[in-house]
Amino acid sequence: MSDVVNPAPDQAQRSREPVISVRDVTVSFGSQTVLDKLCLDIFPGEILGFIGPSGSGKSVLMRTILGLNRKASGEIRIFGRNIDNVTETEKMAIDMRMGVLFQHGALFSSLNVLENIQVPMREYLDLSPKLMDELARLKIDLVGLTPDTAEKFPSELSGGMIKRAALARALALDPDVVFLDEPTSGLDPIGAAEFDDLIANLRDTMGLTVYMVTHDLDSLFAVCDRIAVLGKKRVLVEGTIEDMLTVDDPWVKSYFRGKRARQIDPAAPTRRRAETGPRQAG
Ligand SMILES: Nc1ncnc2c1ncn2[C@@H]1O[C@H](COP(=O)(O)OP(=O)(O)OP(=O)(O)O)[C@@H](O)[C@H]1O
Repeated sequence: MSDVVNPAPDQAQRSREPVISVRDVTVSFGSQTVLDKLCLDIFPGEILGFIGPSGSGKSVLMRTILGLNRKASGEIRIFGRNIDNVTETEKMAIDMRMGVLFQHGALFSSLNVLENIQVPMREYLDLSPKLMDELARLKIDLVGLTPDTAEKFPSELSGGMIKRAALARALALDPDVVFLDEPTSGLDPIGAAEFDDLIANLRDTMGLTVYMVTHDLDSLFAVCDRIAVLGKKRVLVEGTIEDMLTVDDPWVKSYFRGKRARQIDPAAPTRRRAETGPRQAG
């Protein structure tokens, strides 16, 4: 990829500190360097879509930000704090403000939905069982599941319900940021569109910041404010959907303007923003 597009952040972004700032981060597994001096900012209240070829390191970056992969060098600041210089207690406080929906939902099969949602509560909080039940039922309602889902086990749920239950668990501690790893994969187009709407609604009502790894073009067009493209071990292109449509890089071009993208109306994001108004949060 030769074309690098890093448009200046808009006025609203410039006036706000990034929630997460990744600087010159390098991650290797043995002799394989997956990320090489990668830089990325995530701003409060935005839905950032993170894309790139399969195996390019999208999940690795997410896991590295979450502290699940070790980085060889570089700096990651979360909520203004350098994560290499925080105490265990501070790290825990940071972790509590970040929810994660892993690829395929990753619910515990031996726990019902209510118990799954309570896992982070048990790990981080000291609440009575009654209060945890009440909070978990609120999350079930928040993600659009019916109350009877609480007692169901993952094997009894549809793919869409599993995603929603996993989202409810990611929201268990009322985080400021949620990380979604391919949240609409495996869903039919209607289910995927409904899930996108849910994410946009939660961002609008709760002021969530959303980091979404996705291959879903529809999601990118429907809900993402900004897109970052991973390639050659770095973020090579970032900007709005409109910016992506003008990028002269072969992979980005074929992704956004190839055969599968032809049906997409380039005016849709502009129309959506006009309909919903500017999104300010955080
Ligand atoms: N724990 C690990 N140990 C060794 N190699 C790893 C590990 N985790 C990831 N990798 C390697 O890092 C590279 C990037 O993987 P990653 O899962 O981040 O790709 P991705 O962009 O998310 O791909 P996809 O879109 O297919 O999910 C791959 O070559 C993968 O094999």
